[in-house]
Amino acid sequence: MTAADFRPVLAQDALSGHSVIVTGAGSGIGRAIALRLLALGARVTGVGRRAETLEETGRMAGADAAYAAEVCDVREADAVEALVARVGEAHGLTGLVNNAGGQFFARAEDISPRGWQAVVNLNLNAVFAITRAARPYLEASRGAVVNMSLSPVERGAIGMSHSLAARAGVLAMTRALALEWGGQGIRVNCLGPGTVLTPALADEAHAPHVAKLVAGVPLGRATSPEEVAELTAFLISPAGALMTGQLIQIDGGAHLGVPVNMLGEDGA
Ligand SMILES: CCC/C=C/C(=O)SCCNC(=O)CCNC(=O)[C@H](O)C(C)(C)COP(=O)([O-])OP(=O)([O-])OC[C@H]1O[C@@H](n2cnc3c(N)ncnc32)[C@H](O)[C@@H]1OP(=O)([O-])[O-]
Ligand SMILES: NC(=O)C1=CN([C@@H]2O[C@H](COP(=O)(O)OP(=O)(O)OC[C@H]3O[C@@H](n4cnc5c(N)ncnc54)[C@H](OP(=O)(O)O)[C@@H]3O)[C@@H](O)[C@H]2O)C=CC1
Repeated sequence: MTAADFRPVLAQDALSGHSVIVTGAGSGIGRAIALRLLALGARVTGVGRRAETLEETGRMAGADAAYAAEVCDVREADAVEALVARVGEAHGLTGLVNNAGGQFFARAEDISPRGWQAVVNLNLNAVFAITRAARPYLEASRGAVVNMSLSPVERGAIGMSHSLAARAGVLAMTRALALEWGGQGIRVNCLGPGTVLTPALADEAHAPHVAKLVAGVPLGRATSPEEVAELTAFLISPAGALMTGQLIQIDGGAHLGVPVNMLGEDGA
């Protein structure tokens, strides 16, 4: 199956009555998630720092979509808490998708203390602050959190020590919150996309490196934003009602790493 063969599977109204916050909804994976949740009938609040790209997501969804763009830096804990309260009081909250994130690629010895802090603040501290702010609203709706992680989060990768440390923290937090909040009916999961060919990845990584990563994927191709979006919608929908505390890899087997091959060339 190629990415072009992908077909959405959830019923058209699977998320009617839902209210979901999606961070980083103005580009790449976050935009695909926002558009899919809207198409399934959810109300979506898209969060990011740039108004233009967030508003473009709304235009792409069409005039009938229940979409609001909210400009906010997720690293500003007070602003994020106020935003969550505003949305929660007005519409309730059945889902939170912590997708905003990213890093620069550098060896550990080239990461300054400020560089480390910047990446950990975005990919871990901000996720904790917004998730904690959402808890009362998610408890009221028995809602779900989806945290965007990275396929190599459990096995390491070169040039990503800061980001992987932060995402490993999010994974641990995901499991802890799944336990702490399970009794309140709140589910918390992580997704591990493999290489997703978004413009942001092209900006940050060298094209030959990306091509090599994709060539090494056991299923032979990159992950599409639409595939990540469908899985996110599944986890928020009642179909995911018994799934919590998990890291779900959506990477064509990339997290398995370079195979140990005891049979030589013919063994693969
Ligand atoms: C398998 C798939 C893999 C994953 C794919 C993806 O995630 S796709 C991609 C998804 N999208 C993205 O990844 C988005 C792209 N990334 C970003 O937008 C930003 O890197 C950021 C948001 C992570 C930090 O933003 P910010 O505004 O908070 O940061 P700032 O500019 O104020 O700098 C703070 C410190 O960092 C330092 N520093 C910066 N670059 C480098 C470098 N190359 N080298 C070393 N250091 C670097 C900088 O020098 C400064 O330290 P100093 O000098 O004061 O000691
Ligand atoms: N592309 C890939 O191969 C993979 C990506 N991922 C992860 O998926 C997520 C999305 O990646 P992708 O779509 O490729 O990248 P993008 O850079 O396109 O998406 C990141 C989004 O987060 C928003 N964002 C960044 N910083 C902040 C902030 N401080 N406050 C609010 N919003 C912020 C950005 O909007 P704005 O700039 O307007 O704030 C942007 O819309 C990231 O967490 C990424 O690490 C995981 C696996 C693979």
